[in-house]
Amino acid sequence: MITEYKNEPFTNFGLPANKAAMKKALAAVQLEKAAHYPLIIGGKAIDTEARITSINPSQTSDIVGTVARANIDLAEKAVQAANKAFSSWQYVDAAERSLYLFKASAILRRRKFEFSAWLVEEAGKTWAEADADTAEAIDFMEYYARQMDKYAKGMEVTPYSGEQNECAYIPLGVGVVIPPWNFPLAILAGMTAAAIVAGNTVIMKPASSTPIIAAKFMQLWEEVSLPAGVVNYLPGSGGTIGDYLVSHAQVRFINFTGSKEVGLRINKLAADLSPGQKWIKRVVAEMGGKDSIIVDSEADLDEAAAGIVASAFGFQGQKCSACSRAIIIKDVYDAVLAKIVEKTKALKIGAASSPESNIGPVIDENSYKKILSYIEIGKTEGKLECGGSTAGEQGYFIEPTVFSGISPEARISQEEIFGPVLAIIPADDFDHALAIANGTEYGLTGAVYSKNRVKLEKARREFHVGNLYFNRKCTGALVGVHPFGGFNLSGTDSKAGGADYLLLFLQAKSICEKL
Ligand SMILES: NC(=O)c1ccc[n+]([C@@H]2O[C@H](COP(=O)([O-])OP(=O)(O)OC[C@H]3O[C@@H](n4cnc5c(N)ncnc54)[C@H](O)[C@@H]3O)[C@@H](O)[C@H]2O)c1
Ligand SMILES: N[C@@H](CCC=O)C(=O)O
Repeated sequence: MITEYKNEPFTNFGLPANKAAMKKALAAVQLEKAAHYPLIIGGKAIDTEARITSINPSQTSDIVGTVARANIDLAEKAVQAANKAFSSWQYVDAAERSLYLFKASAILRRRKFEFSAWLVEEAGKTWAEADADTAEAIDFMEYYARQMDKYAKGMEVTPYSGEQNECAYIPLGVGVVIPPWNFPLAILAGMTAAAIVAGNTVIMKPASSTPIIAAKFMQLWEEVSLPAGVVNYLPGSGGTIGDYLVSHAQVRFINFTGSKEVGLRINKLAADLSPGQKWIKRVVAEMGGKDSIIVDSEADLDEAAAGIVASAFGFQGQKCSACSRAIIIKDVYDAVLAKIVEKTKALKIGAASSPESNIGPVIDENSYKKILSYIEIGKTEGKLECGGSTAGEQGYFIEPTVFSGISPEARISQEEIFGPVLAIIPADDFDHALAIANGTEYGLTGAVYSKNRVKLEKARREFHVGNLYFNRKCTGALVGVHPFGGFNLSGTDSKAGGADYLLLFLQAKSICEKL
């Protein structure tokens, strides 16, 4: 019997047993470090001379592992394998397809600490952030497996005398799943599971900074004996195999999550017909954010400051949902700023593997350099309140950084930095704060701290973001509870973890039989 969907609980690492289990998992990961993982195409392991090396951002001399690097010929092979698998997978009963997700999530739940340990080592997630990533991956699989049941019943149609009518949901075909590195398990799992449970087959191209956790995820599908070719594991350069796959005539859809620049490129490439292509490709593109938290004059200032700091610096600010702009009404500006700075200074920076660390490293050298260059820009655009420097030589550590007195039009107020940098922007009143919050090209998350119902209702109508929160932080959407996706240049508002999400990977076929 399928039980009611419930979110996977987060692990309490305050409990000695959980702490010990996580330490044991981290130790086990050390023994498997530097292993090599081949591509998996049509159920077969294929190795290449070219490799991608994944390094631990907390300790850059530490190699987490290597993976094969696909070229265009192998990308072609993957499309053919996915195509072949589609010819039978599309007709597998929906309940049976869901069962593969349930089985995979059950294994993931049993090996939760192990997967979280890989996230700590490869992505630089602190224990709590890694645990949340693994829990979300379990949630996505559990949730979509249940949602498929609804679509398997088809669309409701109006009875019509003399005819038997139905409207069935059928899959699209071969898809390419292109996830980001920042939720390398949860987002990868959600994007892949949704597509395949709907009857499609996919080529899963992981982000180059986090291919090992994706290889581990691929092993789950192999363990549950998912038919060969339904999911193909194809690490490789975005620019080379990414463009090839996106443009391929036999690819029916692209499920992308990542930056605005790459998302827009994919959208454009996918819009062009390739020779022999006979459909309009469907593109799901979830992209960046420049997310604001508004603090009203009538708010609990301690809670507001705590919510801002958690949203700005959780996973080092490397979330599309991260608060990178705190917009504070002038009456409470000084008080809230002081609390934010105090809480930020209390955060402990250190290796992600240490349970004491609140702030781990940023993902890689490119991000490290980019964030540091934005910190230099910030110094010319406002007052540096705290942070602003690197921290330690062994990994990509950057202090959580707060700039005050930032203009809404400043670069650090408009451009996605994707790191631990917070811009504090003063506002004259609530209307002004709302105008500032809506004044970017993005529209992903936002939050308002206020005890004034009238202002909250105004924000409910006018704050134009896909995920709006009142009196809580703007990160941490839960699958099924807070369907996730953004407006404007934050993306196609696909609402991952929502009841409509699977429709993106289905098409409806009306069938009428005259009686
Ligand atoms: N809206 C959301 O739900 C959401 C969630 C997580 C992250 N993000 C965004 O993702 C970004 C960070 O992730 P990132 O650095 O991995 O983003 P990115 O755009 O650099 O890369 C995302 C993926 O695209 C691939 N890629 C790169 N070039 C490609 C090409 N030409 N063709 C096909 N694929 C290509 C990469 O290899 C990677 O797998 C941030 O902007 C963040 O806001 C958005
Ligand atoms: N869904 C996550 C963000 C995903 C993007 O990075 C959140 O709600 O914080």
